[in-house]
Amino acid sequence: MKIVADENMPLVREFFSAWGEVVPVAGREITADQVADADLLLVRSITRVDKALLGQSAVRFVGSATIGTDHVDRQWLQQQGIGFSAAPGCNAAAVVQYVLSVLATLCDWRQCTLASLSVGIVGAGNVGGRLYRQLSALGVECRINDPFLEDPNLPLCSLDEVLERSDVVSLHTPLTRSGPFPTWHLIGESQLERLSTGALLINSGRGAVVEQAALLKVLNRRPDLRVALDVWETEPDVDLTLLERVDLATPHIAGYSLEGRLRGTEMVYQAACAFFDRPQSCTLQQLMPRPLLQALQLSCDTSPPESDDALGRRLGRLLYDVREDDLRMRQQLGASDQVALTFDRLRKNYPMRRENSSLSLSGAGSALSAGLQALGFTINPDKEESL
Ligand SMILES: NC(=O)c1ccc[n+]([C@@H]2O[C@H](COP(=O)([O-])OP(=O)(O)OC[C@H]3O[C@@H](n4cnc5c(N)ncnc54)[C@H](O)[C@@H]3O)[C@@H](O)[C@H]2O)c1
Ligand SMILES: O=C(O)[C@H](O)[C@H](O)COP(=O)(O)O
Repeated sequence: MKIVADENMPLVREFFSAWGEVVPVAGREITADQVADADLLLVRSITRVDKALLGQSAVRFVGSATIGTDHVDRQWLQQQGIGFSAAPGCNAAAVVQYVLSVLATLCDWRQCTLASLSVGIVGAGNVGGRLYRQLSALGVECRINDPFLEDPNLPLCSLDEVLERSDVVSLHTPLTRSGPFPTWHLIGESQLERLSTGALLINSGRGAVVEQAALLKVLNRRPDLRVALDVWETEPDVDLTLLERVDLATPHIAGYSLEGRLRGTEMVYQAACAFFDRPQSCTLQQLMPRPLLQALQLSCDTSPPESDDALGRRLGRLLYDVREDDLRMRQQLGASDQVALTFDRLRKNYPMRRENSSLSLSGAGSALSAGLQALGFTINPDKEESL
C-alpha cells in the first residue's frame, strides 16, 4: 500500500508502516499528483479533500485525525465509495482545558471567582458538552444553545438569550454552510451587538463561525467587549489589526495536547483497520515510551483549605496557561513579514502540553472532591487520606 500522510501526524509511521510505504507530506501542499497512486490518505484540518484532489486517484480510504470535518467533501467521497473517518472527540479534553485557562485569565483580570461567572455555550457536542459538565460541577451557571439537542436536563435556550444573558460566550459548533442551522457567520454584527456589557467571546470552533469584518466593526464601537480567538476566519493569514484588538490570541492550538494528537492518529488507524478488514495490531500503549504517557504525580497540601475553584485554577495552570501561547503568537507574528508561514510554524513547533488526566493527585481528602475529578484530574485514592 502507499499511504500519503500529513507530516504533522504523530506516530503515523509507527501505526501504518507494516501496511506499506508511508509518505509524509506538508498538509497545505498535498497535490493530486502525489495521491494519484496512493491507497490511503491521512490528513489534518488544513488539507482540502475533494474531487479536485482525489478525482484521478486510487485512494480508497481517507482518515482525518481531527474532530472538525469542514475541510472534507464527505458527500463526494461517499458517492465515489471512498471510505472516510475523522476522529470525533479526540482532542475535546484539550479544547476544554484551553477554555478553562481563558476563564481563569478572565477571573484574574476581573478579580472574581469562576463560580461568579455565567457562561453561554453554543454547540454542546463532545467539546461543549464536556465544558458544560465541568463548569456545572464547579457551580458555574451555564446556558446552552444547540438547536439539534432536545434534553430536558440541559439548560437549553435561544442563541439570543445566550448572547444577552452570559458573561462569557464560548463557541463550539462545527462549520456548516447548509442544513437547517448553518453556522457560517452565525455570529455577525447583530449577534455581537447583543453581547452583554463587558462580555467575553471565545471562539475555538472554526474561524468563519464569527464574521471577522463584523467583529472588527463592533469592537471599534464597543471597547467593553473582550475576545479570545483560537481560530481565525482567514487563517493561516491573521489580520494583525484584529490580533492587536483581541485579548487572547492563539494559533489554532486549543486541541493540541499530546494525548489529543496521539488519540487522533490512533482513531484513524482503528477506522482504517475496520475499513480494510485488517487486525488492529498496534495500540498507543505499545507504541509510546512509557514514561511519556505516565501520569505526573502531585500531592497537594491544601492547608488552609482552598476551594475547588482556586485549586482547580492553580492545578490547571501547572499544565497549561493560555497566556504563554498568546505571548508567543504576538511576539512571533508581530516580528514577521510572513504571517501565514509564522502561524503554521507556531503550530508545527507547538510545545508539549499534557491534559488534566495526566496529573495524578493525592492530598487532603476534602480538597480532592468531585469538582477536581470533573476537571479530569486523576485522583489517587490510595493516598487520599494519608496527607
Ligand atoms: N480549535 C481547535 O483546536 C479545535 C479542536 C477540536 C474541535 N474544534 C472545532 O470544534 C467543533 C466542535 O467540536 P465537537 O467535538 O464538540 O463536535 P460535535 O460534533 O461533537 O458537536 C458539535 C455540536 O454543535 C451543535 N451545532 C451544530 N450546529 C449548530 C448551530 N447552528 N447552533 C448551535 N449548535 C450547533 C451540534 O448539534 C453538536 O451538538 C468541531 O467541529 C471543530 O470544528 C476546534
Ligand atoms: O478539528 C480539530 O480536531 C482541530 O481543529 C484540528 O485538529 C486542528 O489541528 P490541525 O488538524 O489543523 O493540525
